[in-house]
Amino acid sequence: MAATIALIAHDGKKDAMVNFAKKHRPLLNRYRLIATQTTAERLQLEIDQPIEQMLSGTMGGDFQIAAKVIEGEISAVIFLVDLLATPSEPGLQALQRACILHDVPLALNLSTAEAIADSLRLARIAHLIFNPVSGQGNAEEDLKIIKQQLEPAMTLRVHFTTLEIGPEQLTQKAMEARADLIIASGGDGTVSAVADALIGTDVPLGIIPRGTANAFAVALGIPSRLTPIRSACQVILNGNTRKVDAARCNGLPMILLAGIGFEAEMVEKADREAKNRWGALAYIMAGFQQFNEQELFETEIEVEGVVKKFHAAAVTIANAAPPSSVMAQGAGEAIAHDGLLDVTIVAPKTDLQAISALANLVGAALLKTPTNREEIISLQTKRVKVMTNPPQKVVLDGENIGTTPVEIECVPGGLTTIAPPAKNNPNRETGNELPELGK
Ligand SMILES: Nc1ncnc2c1ncn2[C@@H]1O[C@H](COP(=O)(O)OP(=O)(O)OP(=O)(O)O)[C@@H](O)[C@H]1O
Repeated sequence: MAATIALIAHDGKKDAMVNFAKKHRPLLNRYRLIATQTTAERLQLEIDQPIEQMLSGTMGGDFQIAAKVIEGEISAVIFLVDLLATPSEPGLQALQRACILHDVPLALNLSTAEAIADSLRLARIAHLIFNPVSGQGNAEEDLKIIKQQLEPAMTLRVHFTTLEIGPEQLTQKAMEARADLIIASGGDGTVSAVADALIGTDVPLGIIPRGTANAFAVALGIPSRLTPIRSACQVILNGNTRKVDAARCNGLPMILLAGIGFEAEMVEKADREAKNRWGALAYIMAGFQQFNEQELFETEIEVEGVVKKFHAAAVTIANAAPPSSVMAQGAGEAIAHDGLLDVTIVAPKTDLQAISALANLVGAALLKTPTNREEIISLQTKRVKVMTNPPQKVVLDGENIGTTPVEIECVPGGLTTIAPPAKNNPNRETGNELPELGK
């Protein structure tokens, strides 16, 4: 159960309590709130968060809260007292006694309520896993902005990734230190490695994108353009949490997608030097180059126990994907919280068909609509196996991991992210059947 804060206000102080709660909404959001009846009713109209109602003060609600303090259920009590209207009150005395005996913070006026809010805010410990070499920006300057934005709202512990100590190990250590929040700052490689240690836990993952493509941040709607660092910090400060799916590919974490064939070759061609020079354009240039070189390969796909064979130029299995991941857009934009993987197979019969199939995928990506060509197959499934002949390179969340075969399984709701609320895409198609294809 989340830690609990109790809120009580005499009638003359109810407006002050409402203003206090509105001002500290993101902070209070992280706690379970209980309040005496009329205070709860007033607050409920103003803040969008469940508030458990006790009895009204006159009916003994403050005694109920005192009992919860004694039972160790309460982290802090804020009781805005109107001494002029209510000079002495047994309920207040009971609460004071309970809080003194059990060492629970008790605020009786606004100044001490603010002091409690400050200390609760700083009691939240966020671990920032920071890749100092991601992207093309100025890491020192980025870190300065992150600290300026986040440190007033939480205690921030910064860990730098190195070639020897990666994000997974740093995140593991942060989890052992009971982190309240983990923030990954770097490219998709860094975010994916941090997510690895968080899959299946309830510890929220904040993301400050500083890579070249920042595909996961884009897929979650975290702003990555104009003032990306400040905007991403604002998303973290707003604190909206959202469960999304994760996946495992041959035992490795997958938050975005696995690309076989075309995509893997393209990512390999967009090397560090090209990305430093051209930024995201490096992927587009590499894509055009690979387009001329891509050969069809024999592919065997197993979905729900059914195996189908065909020749493909690309197979992409996506958990989440931004519109720029064109090879993953067979059914329109992948949904990160549907409990399913989106499989897109490009199986052209001729080079000409391959060109128009790719153009169609680009269109689908831009318009967020499904494709409508028979050589592009899309389906949704929880689990998929892909074998190819000859073995094809596999790129997983932007990193080359070797060659086929791959076995991928979705972990529904496996990751708690801090991200803006999800938007639904009405133009999506769904289906889980592998159609017949020419061999
Ligand atoms: N201190 C460091 N020095 C050198 N390399 C590092 C360091 N820390 C992490 N790395 C390397 O950074 C890579 C991950 O980079 P990440 O994906 O975060 O950024 P990026 O490559 O700039 O992003 P993108 O993939 O979008 O281009 C890993 O290969 C990792 O080994």
